[in-house]
Parts: sequence; C-alpha cells; structure tokens
Amino acid sequence: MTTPTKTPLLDAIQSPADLRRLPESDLAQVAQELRTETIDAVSVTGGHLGAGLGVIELTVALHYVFNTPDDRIIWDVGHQAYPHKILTERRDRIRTLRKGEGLSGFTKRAESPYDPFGAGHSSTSISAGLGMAVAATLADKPTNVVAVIGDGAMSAGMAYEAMNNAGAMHSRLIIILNDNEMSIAPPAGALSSYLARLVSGGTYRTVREAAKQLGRHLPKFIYDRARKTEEFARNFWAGGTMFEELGIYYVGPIDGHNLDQLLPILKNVRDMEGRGPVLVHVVTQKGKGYGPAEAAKDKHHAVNTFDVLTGTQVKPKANAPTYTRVFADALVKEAQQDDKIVAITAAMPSGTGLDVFEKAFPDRTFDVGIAEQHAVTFAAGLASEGFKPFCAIYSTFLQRAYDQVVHDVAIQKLPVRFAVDRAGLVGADGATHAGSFDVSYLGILPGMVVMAAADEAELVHMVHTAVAYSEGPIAFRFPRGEGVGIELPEHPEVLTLGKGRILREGNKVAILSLGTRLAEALKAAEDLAAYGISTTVADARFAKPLDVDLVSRLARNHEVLITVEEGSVGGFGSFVTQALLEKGLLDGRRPLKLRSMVLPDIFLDHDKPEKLYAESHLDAKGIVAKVLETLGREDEAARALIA
Ligand SMILES: Cc1ncc(C[n+]2csc(CCOP(=O)(O)OP(=O)(O)O)c2C)c(N)n1
Ligand SMILES: CC(=O)[C@@H](O)[C@H](O)COP(=O)(O)O
Ligand SMILES: [Mg+2]
Repeated sequence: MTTPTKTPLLDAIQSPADLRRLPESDLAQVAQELRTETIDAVSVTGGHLGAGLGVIELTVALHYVFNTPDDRIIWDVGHQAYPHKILTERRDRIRTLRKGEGLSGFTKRAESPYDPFGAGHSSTSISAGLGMAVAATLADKPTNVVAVIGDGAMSAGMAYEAMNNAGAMHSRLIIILNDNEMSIAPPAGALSSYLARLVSGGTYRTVREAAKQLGRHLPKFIYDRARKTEEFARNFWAGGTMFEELGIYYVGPIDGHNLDQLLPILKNVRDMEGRGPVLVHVVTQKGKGYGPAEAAKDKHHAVNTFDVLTGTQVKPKANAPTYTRVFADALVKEAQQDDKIVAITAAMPSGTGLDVFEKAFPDRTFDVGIAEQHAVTFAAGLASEGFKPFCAIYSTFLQRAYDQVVHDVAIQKLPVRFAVDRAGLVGADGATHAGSFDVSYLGILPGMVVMAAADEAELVHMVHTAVAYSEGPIAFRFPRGEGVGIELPEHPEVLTLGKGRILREGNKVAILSLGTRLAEALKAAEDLAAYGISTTVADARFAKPLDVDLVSRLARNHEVLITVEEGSVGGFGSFVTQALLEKGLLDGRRPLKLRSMVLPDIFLDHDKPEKLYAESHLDAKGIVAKVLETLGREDEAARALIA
C-alpha cells in the first residue's frame, strides 16, 4: 500500500501552467501544500525561511494571474523565492538549495527562465522591472512586469530613484510592496512608521474598495461619474499619498494571505487599460503559518537545518568565537574607554555584531536601514565633527557605497573606520555575497589604510589601531565564521602602519600572506620542509600602505616569492608586483620567481568556502604545488601534487 502524499495538488504541478489549469477554489490548498513543502525542504537545507513563508499566497496568486515566464516576476533580494522555485519546475531540486552544484538561494537568470532577473543584493527590482517594462513597450509586446519588493528593501535609495523615474514614465510596471514590518531585524526609519500608518486601523481594502482606488485612475469622464456615489467618496482619500505624489497608482493595503483578495485585485491591476505604474501594498507576516518562525524574534529570517515538529535548529559545533563576535566585543571594550566611538550598520545589526554593541551603547549605535551609501556618508558627517565612526558593512554590500567611500570619505581624508566583514568567500550565499573585491577597490584609493586580519587576535589589534588612527580612512577586513581559536590579547597594540611581520624564517621560498590564508601558508611551509625546501612565511597585515621594505627583502633574499590572499586579481598580489616593479626588483637582473595566488577570475557559485579555496588552490596543498611547480621540481611526489 502506498502512503498518501501530504501534497496531492502540488504533486501535480510541474510548472505554473499546471497551476493555472486548477479552479480558483483549489488555490488555498495549493498554498497550504506549498508552505508544507517549503518548510520541509528548508529543514534539510537550511537557508532563508521566514521571507518565503510570508509570500506563499502571493506566490501562488502571482503565478495564477500572470502568464509566467512570459510575464516577468522579479523578486527583490530573491531570498523569498524558494516557494517560487518550487512552483517553477525546480521542486525536484529544492533540497539542493544553497549546496554545491545545487539551486541558488536567490533568483538567478542562468537557473531558470522563470527568474528574469538575478538578485542577492536588495532594492534592485523596481529599476530592473522598469527596464523590462520599457523594453516591452519598445518591442510592442504585451508583457506584464511585476516587481515584488519588501518593506526593508524599500528603505534603500535605489528604490526611490526607480520610483522617481517610473512615476514620470507611464510604463506598465506593477510594484508589489510586501510589507511584513520586518527587515532582517525590525525595520529602521521613518518609512516603516509611514507604512504602519497606512495600515493602521487594521482594516484592509476590500476588493470593491481596491477596485475603486484603481477607478480613480480611469479616464476622467468615467471617474467623474463614479465618484458621485457616496460609497466611492468615503474611501477616496485613504492612504497611498507618498506613492501617488510620485505618480504611481496606489492600491491597498490588502491582506497578502487572503487569496480572495489577492486574486481579483491582481487581475484588476493586470487588466487595467491605459494605466501607468501601480503599487499594490500587500500586508503579510514573515514566517506565516509555521509556529516556531512566527514566534521567533527574527521570524526565522535565516536558519540552520531544523526539526520540523519542534522547530529546533541544529547548532553547528563551535570551536572558537566568530570573527564578527570578536570584532563586536573588541569594539565594545574600546568604546568603554572612548566616548567618541559610534557604530553604524545598514540593516545588519546581528550579522555585523552591532546588536552586541547596541546593547552596551544604544545611543551610539545607528541602524540606518538598507542604505549602505547613506551609511558611509552619514559616517563621514560624524567623522567631520570629531566622532570616531565604525561603519560595519559586509565587503559585498560596501560595493554599493563605493562613490561615497571615494568622494565623501577618502578625498576629504575623513577618519571613517570600515569594519569590512564577510571578506573572502562566504559559502551558501554564493557569488552575490562573496567578499572578493574589497582589497582591490579600497587599496587603490589614495590615503586609504587597508588591513586584513590573519586571525582573531590580529583583529583585536586592528580594531585598536583603527581607534587610534585619525589621519584618514582606515579599513580592516575579516571573514565570515569562526576564528582559529587563538587567545585574544588583553592589551591590544596599535600596529605600526604599513608594517608586516615574519612568522617563520627560511631562505629559498617566501610566502607573503594577507589575511586568514596565513594558517594555510604556515602549513604549506611545514610540508615544504619535507621536500627540503626552506620557507619564510610573512603576514603583510597591511595591503596599504604596503610594507615595501619587507616585500623588497623577501624578493632579494629568496628564489621564489609567492603572495597569497582571499581576494580577486587586482588586489594585494598586484600591489606587491607594482612595488617590486618600482623598486626595480623585477627587471631581470635578479632571478626572482614571483607568483601571486588569488581567487580565480570567475564568479564562484555557492559552496563550502574551504572546498572552494581548495579548488582555487588557496590551501596548503595548492601553495605547496605552486612552489614545486615554480621551482620546476620534477620528482614523482611533486608531479603528483602539481597535477
Ligand atoms: C544591498 C543589501 N544590503 C543588505 C542586504 C542584506 N539583507 C538581505 S534581506 C534583508 C532584509 C530585507 O527586508 P525586506 O525587503 O523587508 O524582506 P523580508 O525579509 O522582510 O521579506 C537584508 C538587510 C542585502 N541583501 N542587500
Ligand atoms: C539575504 C541576505 O543578504 C542576508 O540574509 C545574507 O544571507 C546574510 O548572510 P550572513 O549569514 O553571512 O549574515
Ligand atoms: Mg520585510
């Protein structure tokens, strides 16, 4: 006897076309089954759960009403798109989410035609959607374009730049504002209060009222006739003014878990003749329909694998505190001594450890929302008035604020301290979140100091150094995850600017490491000893200013010099090469063999960082192989390793 399936309707849906063949009366059950499947899948993969659970009904409704993939649905950030993936021909791979070779945790063009735009970073959907809507008009295609953006993502400047443009364009773009009153943490800023006011009173628009809201945008003569009815007039002025002032029709707020509201309203919006951009304000609950998620403070934004019945998450065994935690604790200690220290996060208080800082110093902690550009210039303003701002931003998200780093901070030599977390590879989030470029993009700026912690004790020294340094901007980078378990210094030192350190002296090969590959470099040196190769290992500490004396000495006194880093081409290795060129140490008079080991020049997909580093040869084995290859070692053991 076969066991009855928990998801009979979902089992018959391969693609949205199958969904669209069902009667509307079945959709509530489809949604229920989709929720069950999402919870079950994430329980074995881990990942972003709460956001997806909040958009289950919306996902079903959108694929039912719109003709995907010809109509385009763009999920902002993409972390809420797991249910969308299940409905769009990827259910068979949903338990590979975020694993090597598996489905991405975000939307990804290469993965499916149902993902018309890739994401990972927030607040891009309205711009991309507007581009698609304009393209449809230019190509005279009847494509509907729907951008689904969260209330958190709506705090970023890009969303406003896009609405400013859209409101003036009369393009047929549909924006769904998915308002769950949550970012990763509770949302920060005035917009969130504004949205709360729109939703206040706890009443949602009925379908008739929403239709009337849309009716306001009907041709004038129809509208004038309609507005004479008293009922119409009663609801006329409710809500939506900010969006409407920008020229975007506002509909809502509506209950995003009620298919009886969602379906007719979405159909209405889809079929409205002659309209411009419309924003449908949908109110949802993050984590909806799963008790442990609804009860959790963060609504289960991101989870480890867990037990479905109890919601208990598997806690990976911790061998050492995370770099993030070490940074946060070190900053708290510094701030106890120095009341000029303030800390800034762009909507990532827990991710950056600033939740710890906030507990100690609530008045000196600023969560500015998803607004990295503003965060940096806001920090510049604080620095210009004598404060010591620590801007804690992931390497990948700091990319968005590059002009602010250059124009508002570096050119003015303002002492903003950048705590660049998630430097290097990050794992399950993949290419959109990898911190591969910060050494390159920060290290080329005049006057910028760039440090990289080789272990967590070094990180504590670097935090202290950043507090003490006030000549201009200074950045220190450190990776995601646990440290190496080294003892932390009681009394951190101010590091000498632009000076590295030698950890092991040898005479044939020199490995110059920047960042946490140092442990692998030291292991490699041990292994090389077994080949009779004497190896020096140095930690550069600074990518800028570079320790040119150290680099020159290593180049003069060794046959091989290898740089190693957790970053892209164009970073530390390039700075070392440039310095050696300028010193005339690469002009052929010396037989120096210089090699630089960097991440490959491709966007690496999600996988375990250690596996990716090994595949990129940035582990001890890879370093040894590089040395043997450079020395032209032909013995069998060397050949096996190089191969
Ligand atoms: C530019 C950028 N900064 C920060 C993040 C990290 N981040 C991912 S999701 C998220 C919260 C998004 O909130 P919201 O848009 O309301 O979506 P919800 O999770 O509530 O559905 C943040 C801050 C990001 N992805 N991109
Ligand atoms: C979706 C998003 O951008 C964040 O939730 C990100 O996944 C957080 O990454 P960490 O787990 O490294 O904090
Ligand atoms: Mg939200």
